Amino acid sequence: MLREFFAYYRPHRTLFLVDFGCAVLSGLLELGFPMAMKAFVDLLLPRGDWPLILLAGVLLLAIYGLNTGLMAIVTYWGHRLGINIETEMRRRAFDHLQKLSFRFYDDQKTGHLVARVTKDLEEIGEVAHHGPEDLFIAVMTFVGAFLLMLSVHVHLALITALIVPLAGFIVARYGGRMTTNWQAQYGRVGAFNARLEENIGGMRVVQAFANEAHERALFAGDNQRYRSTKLEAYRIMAASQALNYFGMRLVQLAVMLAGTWYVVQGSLSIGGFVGFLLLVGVFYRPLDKIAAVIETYPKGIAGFRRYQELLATEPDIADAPDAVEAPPLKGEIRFEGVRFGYAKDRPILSHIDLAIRAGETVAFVGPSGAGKTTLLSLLPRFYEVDAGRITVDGIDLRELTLASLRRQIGIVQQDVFLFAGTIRENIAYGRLGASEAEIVEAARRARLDRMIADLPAGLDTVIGERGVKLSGGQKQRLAIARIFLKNPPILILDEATSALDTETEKAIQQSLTELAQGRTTLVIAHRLATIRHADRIVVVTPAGIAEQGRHEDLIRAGGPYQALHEAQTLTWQAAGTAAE
Ligand SMILES: Nc1ncnc2c1ncn2[C@@H]1O[C@H](COP(=O)(O)OP(=O)(O)OP(=O)(O)O)[C@@H](O)[C@H]1O
Repeated sequence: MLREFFAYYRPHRTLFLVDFGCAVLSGLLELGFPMAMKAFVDLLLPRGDWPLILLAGVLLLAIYGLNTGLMAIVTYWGHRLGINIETEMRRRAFDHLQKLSFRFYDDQKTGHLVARVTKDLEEIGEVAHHGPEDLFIAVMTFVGAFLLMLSVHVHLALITALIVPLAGFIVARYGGRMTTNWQAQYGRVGAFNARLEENIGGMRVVQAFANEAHERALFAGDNQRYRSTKLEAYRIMAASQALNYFGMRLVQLAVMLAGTWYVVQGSLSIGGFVGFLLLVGVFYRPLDKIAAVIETYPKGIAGFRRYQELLATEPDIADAPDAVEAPPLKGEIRFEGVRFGYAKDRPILSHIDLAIRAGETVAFVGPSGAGKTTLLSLLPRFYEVDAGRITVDGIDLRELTLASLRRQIGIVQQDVFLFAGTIRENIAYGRLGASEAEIVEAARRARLDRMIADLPAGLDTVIGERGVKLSGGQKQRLAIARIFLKNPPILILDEATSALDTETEKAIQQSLTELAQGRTTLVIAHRLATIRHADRIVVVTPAGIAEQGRHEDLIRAGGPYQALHEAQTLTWQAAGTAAE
């Protein structure tokens, strides 16, 4: 893990060297001060030579000045190094999320993923900055101060060193427990992020069902679990800090008494004793950092582990190494012996054979849950077939790059997702960089122009999160405008007009018919009336494709389509009677 962590330093080598060099130099100066004090008390003080004392003062001032500069450089450049590494990790995590397939997202909660990119990486910059530097300086200060202490008084130095095994014990006992605790804490944050996300996103449902108390109880549970995990962390911190503090003071006391004894005995000068006490301070400084070792580092390490877990999730759908850019497609599609299931042992679709001509409009009908949406989601490779293959213009989908394939397929989903921005931005999402005229034209073709004209801000109207400020029909029209702009040779319309009133539906149907001209169009429809004029109707049932043909032929055949048609006509008639 360490090697992988240090790989992130590579692009910032200069920054690291500047920061590290300054930190080491500053550490060395810190080591020098006690010795200067010893010389001051032992040599200058008895002589009372004021010009020399003042000169020493000026020299010390210069060194303090230098050290101040070094510390400022370490604080800024070191943190810069840290934040650079943190930013890079966050970028990679986000990039990786873009590559993961629907199957991955099906099993994830948004809040957990958000935490991985935000909270989990929060401490990594601090660790990246302080980690190696602190470790090196701690060792350097420890060894340096100890050698200097030995040079002043061997026995006293050995008494001071008693603290080392205690510090080792604290790190060994509490460091690992803290890392585990931090991993748990990050998990807890993810859990309540996920809860919060769902609650806020589903607030309309929560309030409509008056289930606020239930939601409060669920959130309180997550909140409490987070609290308990944090309390466990504080218990570890309290124990380790108390032990560390008491151990240090105990040894300090021993040094005070023994030092006084040696001074009285005459084996240690007063200046030597003063210098030694200051050296003990320097020697202890890395031990003071034990608090950081116990708190910050495990935090960073836990976050880094979770980050690595995310990066280690292989995208199950990716470009083949020899994948090529799709040429401009005509849109001839073939499903050949296709089998697919979300769970490997439970196929949703099997033995699917279907040939669709370029430019054909094919409607997919069938009972709910039969797999219509699933079948069409295999075409943009949102999911990968388990057996068989799908071709466009005779090319296996897996031979094409995902992006070039998906650029040539337009999808209007049942559940339209819009971004919290303006109408213009949402339409332009269909083809980034489209001109104003193209956006206006797309809006016109989706019959959005009149609505836009009525809005004070026009195309720049902000539509709220997920387009909450728009009606269902307007959202659908916006989604359609986006596809007009994208202008792909293949269209997938999943119940595209279900949210519209009859008038608007007619208008949109016209737009869609216009859009379908010269394109291969695959429509999933529940209302059979909307697909009556499709070139072909394919009836999907759990057993596979039951039949296919034109509306009249299928009615005449008296098969499942005819039954479906009859059932729906009866339902409509019943609804009509009820309305009257
Ligand atoms: N992401 C998913 N993960 C696991 N199972 C899924 C997923 N999406 C759909 N299913 C299951 O696959 C089956 C087919 O669903 P699909 O949405 O393709 O049917 P459909 O014919 O389009 O239904 P409807 O007409 O109701 O939209 C259903 O049993 C459904 O529960």
